Amino acid sequence: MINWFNTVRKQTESILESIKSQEFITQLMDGTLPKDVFQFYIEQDALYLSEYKKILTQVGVKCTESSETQFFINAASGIIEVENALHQTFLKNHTVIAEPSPTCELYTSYLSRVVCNQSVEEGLAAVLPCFTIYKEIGDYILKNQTNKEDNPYQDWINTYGGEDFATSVNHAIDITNMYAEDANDKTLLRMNTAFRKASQLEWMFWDSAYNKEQWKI
Ligand SMILES: Cc1ncc(CN)c(N)n1
Repeated sequence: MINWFNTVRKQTESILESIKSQEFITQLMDGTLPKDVFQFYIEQDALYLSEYKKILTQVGVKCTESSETQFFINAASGIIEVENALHQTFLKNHTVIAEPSPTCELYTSYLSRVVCNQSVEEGLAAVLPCFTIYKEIGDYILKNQTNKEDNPYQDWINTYGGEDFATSVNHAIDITNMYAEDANDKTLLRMNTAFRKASQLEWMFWDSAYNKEQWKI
């Protein structure tokens, strides 16, 4: 029995390590991330999540088992509800009117293209880093931070380091592993590419927030 996720996780270890050392993450962890940078991130993330919610539903519809479909529909409404509530605490009822940054647009468009035009296996692999990378980063920060009492971003950290998020992440991994189990070599390669690309886009998302990325023209 193969464990596709363990293999692809090892292959993309360097991306995860690079994310851990991004300035956005190190400053989020020590609480020194400038407020305007975090605000930019939260606004872009709200735009990202409003698309991701639709993408998760679509991937769920493509799954064969109704329990799998239900999981992704629940994830779209449940997890995103939690994240939306988190956003509201940081946005303080300020409505998001920003337009998606180039990276936000690229990430959501990429996921949407893969989920709509490619196999269910590739779609599952593409949406997975959104679960797994946030879980790993949440756990990493919780384990290494020394300022839990006075970090202004603690609510964010606790959301992704928490048990509820872990349960959902593990379920998404299990479903994707099950599809990988029956996939042929060509599909497995395509799944690896989708997982890698979405992981790179996670890195780019934090980088673009740190630099408050704008459209060049
Ligand atoms: C860009 C991004 N990726 C992942 C997550 C965690 N669901 C998020 N909130 N934003």
